[in-house]
Amino acid sequence: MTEITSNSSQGSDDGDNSRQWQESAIEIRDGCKSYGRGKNKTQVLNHIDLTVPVGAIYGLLGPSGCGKTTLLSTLVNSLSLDHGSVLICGYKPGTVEAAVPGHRVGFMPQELALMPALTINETLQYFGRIHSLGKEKTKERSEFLLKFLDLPNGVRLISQLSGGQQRRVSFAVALLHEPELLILDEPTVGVDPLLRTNIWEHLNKVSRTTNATIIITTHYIEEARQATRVGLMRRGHLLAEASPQNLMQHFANPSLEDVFLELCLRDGDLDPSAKQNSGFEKETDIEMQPSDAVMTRRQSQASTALVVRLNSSGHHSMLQEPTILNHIKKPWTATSKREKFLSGARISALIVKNIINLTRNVMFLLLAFALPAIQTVLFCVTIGGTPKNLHVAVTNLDNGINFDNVIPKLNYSINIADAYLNELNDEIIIQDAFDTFDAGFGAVEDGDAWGLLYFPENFTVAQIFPDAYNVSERQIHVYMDNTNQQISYTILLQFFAALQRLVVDFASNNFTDVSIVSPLKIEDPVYGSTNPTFTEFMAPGVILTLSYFMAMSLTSVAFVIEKKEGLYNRALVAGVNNLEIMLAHLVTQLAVLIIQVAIILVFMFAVFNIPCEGSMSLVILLSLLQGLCGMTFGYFISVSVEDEMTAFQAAMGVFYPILLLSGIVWPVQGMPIGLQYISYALPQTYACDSIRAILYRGWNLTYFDVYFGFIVTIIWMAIHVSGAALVLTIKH
Ligand SMILES: Nc1ncnc2c1ncn2[C@@H]1O[C@H](COP(=O)(O)OP(=O)(O)OP(=O)(O)O)[C@@H](O)[C@H]1O
Repeated sequence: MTEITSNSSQGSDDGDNSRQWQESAIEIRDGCKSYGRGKNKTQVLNHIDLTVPVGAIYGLLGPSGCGKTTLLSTLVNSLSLDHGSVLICGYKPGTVEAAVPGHRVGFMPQELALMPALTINETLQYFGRIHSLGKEKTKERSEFLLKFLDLPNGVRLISQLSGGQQRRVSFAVALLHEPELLILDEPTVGVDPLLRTNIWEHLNKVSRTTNATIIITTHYIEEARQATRVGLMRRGHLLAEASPQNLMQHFANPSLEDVFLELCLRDGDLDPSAKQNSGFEKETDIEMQPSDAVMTRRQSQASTALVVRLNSSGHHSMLQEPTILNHIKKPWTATSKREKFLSGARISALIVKNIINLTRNVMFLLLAFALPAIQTVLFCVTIGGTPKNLHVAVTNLDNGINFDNVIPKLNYSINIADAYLNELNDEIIIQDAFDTFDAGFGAVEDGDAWGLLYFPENFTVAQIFPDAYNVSERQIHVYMDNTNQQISYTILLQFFAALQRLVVDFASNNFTDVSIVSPLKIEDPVYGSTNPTFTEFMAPGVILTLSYFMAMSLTSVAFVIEKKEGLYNRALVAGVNNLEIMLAHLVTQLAVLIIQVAIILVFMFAVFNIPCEGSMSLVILLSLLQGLCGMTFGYFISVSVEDEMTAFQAAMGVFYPILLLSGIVWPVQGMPIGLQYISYALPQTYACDSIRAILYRGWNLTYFDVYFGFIVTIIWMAIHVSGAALVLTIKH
């Protein structure tokens, strides 16, 4: 491949303005960018060189998929190049000096990037606040833009506008703060021809009067004649970069579209018949073939050298740049306005936007508050209640004893089996009597009873004269259907409790001769209630998981939707940083979280009377901290995934493991030792122990069991935030 270089140091016909020619607003040198890896790797930007002089209107033209949006994304720091450099007025995007992202740039992305729940006015006010425009200025600019862009009344919701109107609002957002650099990705799509003409006139005026630099992509190739310079792009590189007039003149062709086709033909890999099927609006969709030789323009920083690369057939072109910038009054200098890292104005703009969005979404709010209530009630009503009306077969062959015959003064007969059966709680156990052992056993075998209580004939007598009878005759024989562990435990617990009560009865009736003395005396508990329920065991975990997962789902979905709609990226380009976005979400969602936690706690403690021996303030604080921890986790998920479906799957994916591993459903001590280590590393295991200790032991923050739950929660918040920052860095 031959390469001819021609230096054109004068660059401009106007000697006074030659300096401005060297003041590039945007310079891309040898830019490469690819998506994917391995076999799926697609090179989108292919050693591209591009120069946009200060004050130019630069039309970036090329068929769909040639990499225009990717290129614009590198300008606003949404993407970084794999190789090569991008400079905005001499500085890398993302630096303080470039102020891009920031106030210097007005960005209209290809996607809508507007919040449907906001009105036009609220949208403009939101961006006005982000750019610290002030109320009056925002109002004045909004009125002008609404009129100029033929937009309806500013109180109309974005969601109620037509597609074209929505795009015009998006355009208005880019123009609102009169930025020095306008980056517009297809602003004229869906706009009628008259308004399109007006838009181009306006851009020319803006460029003329304010020295703004504009880079614009469009599918309507002919409208780019109004640009001061165009770059014809194909397969990730520029075929040519010059003023439209020069290009048409050079190729002796009256249409830019034909020039583009001509350039593609010179590339040697375009079928002339492709003219009918152009990637540009109406005419062409050029199915590009690989090319190794194209015409491009390299401009060194020191001169306006034109580089023409020739293909093997030896065609070449030399383009002399015309004077287009003689209106420029000043070269573009580094910004003097230093963006604050954390700006109150930007955070308040984000908070107001979040609040409006939240309050307009009534159904979402109702669900956000109804779900914790429904879940808490469901938990308290369904979990931990003692099973009732459990059928137990009873075969009582005990003949009892008449004490008259043994101890005359007692004048009393007794049947201990009957006495025992009377002690059974008849709300829980329904006794079905059977005459024979076989009949009773058969009832269990047939599934009609959960167990059989069998009393031998000499059961009572054998208690009183133990030496005269064998062990088997002294015992109540229990045959259980153990297929349902909880029911079996309930029944067995009732059997033991009845025995305990029987012993107390006998002792209080001074039947000292009846030697049924339990060796086990259960005293009043040190902590917890006399009859602890499973509800009490699970309640701490349920409070924490509800707080955590409610907050997590709210945050992850909110972020992902913003990201998907392009609003998140647009805010970043406007100079908002991730910390500000997170803080604003945190403030808004904290309000929702407080109400959610309040609902959960009211139902738990006021309605379902879960005991609380310790400080309710600590319980509230830990629940809120767990909610915040969930929020940060939601943030981590949202930066890691691209759509709501994946966010939802991720949320569900962690919900069950965390629930099961955190000792909420079953004590950690019952898990295999390896899992116990994992369990204690999770955000809710120690927190769960902590809240349990506060609730049932009444402990305070001086106890390790209590304060460590708080510490682990805070550590996890830090891990989530750092993880999100890492993902953002890697993705960038
Ligand atoms: N995130 C991504 N992952 C993988 N490929 C991508 C991604 N974004 C864009 N691409 C691919 O990169 C190529 C260039 O895309 P880009 O959006 O920059 O083109 P474009 O010139 O702006 O197209 P259009 O005019 O249709 O908007 C396309 O083939 C596209 O499929």
